[in-house]
Amino acid sequence: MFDAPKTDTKLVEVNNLKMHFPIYSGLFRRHTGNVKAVDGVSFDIYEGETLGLVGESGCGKSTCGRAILRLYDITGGTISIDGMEIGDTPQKDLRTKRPTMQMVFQDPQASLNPRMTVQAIIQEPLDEHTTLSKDEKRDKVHDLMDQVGLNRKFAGRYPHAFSGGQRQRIGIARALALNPKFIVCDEPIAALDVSIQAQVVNLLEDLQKEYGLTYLFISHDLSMVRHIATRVAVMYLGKIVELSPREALYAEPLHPYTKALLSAVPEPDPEMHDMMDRTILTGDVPSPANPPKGCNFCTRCPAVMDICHQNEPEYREVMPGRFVACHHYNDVSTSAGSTAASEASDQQSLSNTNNTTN
Ligand SMILES: Nc1ncnc2c1ncn2[C@@H]1O[C@H](COP(=O)(O)OP(=O)(O)OP(=O)(O)O)[C@@H](O)[C@H]1O
Repeated sequence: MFDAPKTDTKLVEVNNLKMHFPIYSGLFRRHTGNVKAVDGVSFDIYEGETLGLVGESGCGKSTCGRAILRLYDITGGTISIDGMEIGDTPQKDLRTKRPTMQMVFQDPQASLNPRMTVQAIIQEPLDEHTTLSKDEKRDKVHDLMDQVGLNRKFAGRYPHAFSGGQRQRIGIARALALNPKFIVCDEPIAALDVSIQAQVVNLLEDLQKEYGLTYLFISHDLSMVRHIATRVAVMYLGKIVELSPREALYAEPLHPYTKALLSAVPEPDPEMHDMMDRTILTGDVPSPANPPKGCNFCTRCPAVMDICHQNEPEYREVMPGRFVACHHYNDVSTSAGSTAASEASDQQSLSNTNNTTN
């Protein structure tokens, strides 16, 4: 019933990744705390798959994507990409490893240098990392423009002469220039008109099929993630609370936060809308500089128990391929996973009834 990753080869392995930003305050700029943007995240991404990373604004998705590509010096944890351990590699030594891993940014307007032509923008990584001749680079840029559906005649133009969707295609062409294996797509369609979003997603899918690319697709658009992702990881306040194959997650979410996120997705059919069991979360997201004791979600969870205020739940595989960090699943052995999961689900539904509005 549930779709599995296409291969069992892990291209990306992330273990206990932490990215804390220091807070300095007072006259002497003393170190007074840390914003725990990413706080102990672990997951694998299989070759050729798209792992969707979803969650509310500020939960740490972008920081996680950037940290994996070592755009930051991480606070802790390990990162392996295509067999290379890069978690503790000094920045100066990362240069040779960069071609394998690339990023497509949210805002193509901001991520493209307005003073560079499209030719120069797409060629920049080739200048940095290859010894191709000028003519070879020009030809390669033209090929890349063809691949992303841009007319090569416009290689001499500047970014402002292009529409938002075309600018994102320029960003994608630049990301492809060094034949990467892994691309972090950080909200690549969020800044685009709805009419253009599907085109860019289709392009990413076509390129994935053609080149066997592996994506981490960061988005807050759960409908789009459902379309593109093989598996989906749900983040809340710097931690992954659930990671499941796509169909399983949308059909039978395990974590109370996943249920709440999914029930907030607009349902176009009014009859279905009336039938849906909606969980409306109350309260604000706590600050990542001062997360609650116990489970990070305990202050807003409709199924909260006493233990949730005391101990942090372990993130563990409760059914084959399904990971969750929730005390409702804590004593579940893998074989008994389904029963306990449905018991927890019943308990959740019960609790939802008390918290539901239509
Ligand atoms: N350079 C930084 N210095 C300090 N705090 C930061 C920095 N970058 C991010 N943060 C904080 O880390 C937390 C996570 O931010 P992040 O941008 O990763 O979240 P996000 O889930 O990607 O949100 P959005 O969807 O709005 O982009 C936020 O509280 C943010 O303010």
